Amino acid sequence: MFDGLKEKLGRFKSDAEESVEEAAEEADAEQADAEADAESAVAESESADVAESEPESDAVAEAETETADAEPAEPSEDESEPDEEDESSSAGLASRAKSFARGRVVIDEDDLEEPLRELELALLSGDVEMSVVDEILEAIRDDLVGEERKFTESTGSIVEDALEDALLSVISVGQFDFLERIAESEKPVVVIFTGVNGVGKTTSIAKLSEYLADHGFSSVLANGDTYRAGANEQIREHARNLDRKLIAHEQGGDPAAVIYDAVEYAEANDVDVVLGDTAGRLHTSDDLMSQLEKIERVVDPDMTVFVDEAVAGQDAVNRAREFDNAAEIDGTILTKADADSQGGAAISVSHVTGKPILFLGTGQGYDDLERFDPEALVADLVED
Ligand SMILES: Nc1nc2c(ncn2[C@@H]2O[C@H](COP(=O)(O)OP(=O)(O)OP(=O)(O)O)[C@@H](O)[C@H]2O)c(=O)[nH]1
Repeated sequence: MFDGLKEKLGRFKSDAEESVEEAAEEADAEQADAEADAESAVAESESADVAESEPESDAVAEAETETADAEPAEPSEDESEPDEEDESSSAGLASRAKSFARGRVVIDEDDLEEPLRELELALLSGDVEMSVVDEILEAIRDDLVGEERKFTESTGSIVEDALEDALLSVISVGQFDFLERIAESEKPVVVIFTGVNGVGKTTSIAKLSEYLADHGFSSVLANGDTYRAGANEQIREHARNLDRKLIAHEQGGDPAAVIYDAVEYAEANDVDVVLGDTAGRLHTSDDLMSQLEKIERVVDPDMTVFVDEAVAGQDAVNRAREFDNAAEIDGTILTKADADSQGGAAISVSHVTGKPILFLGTGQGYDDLERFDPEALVADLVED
């Protein structure tokens, strides 16, 4: 899942780390030069004074010994890791060790310019929404660039932490716990699913019914897709497989009436959740959008969940925005994440809609539904 994105983020991490280490090395070299200059100035003034004042020359010698002691013993850091095979990586460690010893790394915007430009192109080519890319880059810049930063970690983890924080800030939007919401709401809880044709709405409803059952909640399925021939049969098969009650009307019936009947059934039979399918539609199809409005009026659902496929990338992001504008959504399920390498929709949808991604569909089986966990996803994407 999202392997292409992980690879791109990994490339940014190593490029940025390299740039930061180069900057640290330069700063060290400058400081070493400055110290050498200062020492030779002391030595010159000392040789001028030496004939006159013996004790003072001792003091200078002592001071010099102290300076030498204060210098970090570079090789000892490497000696403690004799296994280090790769010369370039041991050079990296040595420079990091120097930066540690001094307790600071100074990162200029220039140091990050190239890695950030590469990251921008990589994210855009992976279908991450442009405004989301801008926000990620801005957050990394704000985090890393400074006149002088004191660090107690390696440059690698500095970059990794900045990247994690930046991704989390765009992915983790309005997150709420779906099961908690179900548990706390008055029963039956009515959840309506919407989105375009063929993205996996009906399959996701079946998966969610199974997920709810796994967590102790009963559910009834309602087929509000009275538009498409074959829709009843498709959802009926899921209901049969899962041994769930299905409420359905004839093709061409009123979807609001179907969902209403399902709510009545749930009330009469102490069912916790009504999962209402609707016809696949574009936000621009006026008659179908007015059906959604009628469902809103008639049954006043507790949640409207937008479903789209992760593999659709930027198209899914655009549709999420448009659906949210047309009929306010409470969250998103992104299906087919198992087939998506780029992760553009997963990174962008929450930020663009201001509503959380609730679940990822990760396969065709009923158990292939994962609660969307921003921290875990970001850690998986960023950490080695
Ligand atoms: N690999 C994979 N396939 C999925 C996933 N979710 C759904 N599918 C498949 O996507 C196809 C379409 O799913 P449906 O549930 O029929 O889609 P829909 O949005 O209800 O379609 P309409 O009823 O036509 O609007 C099916 O073959 C599903 O098995 C997923 O998370 N991963």
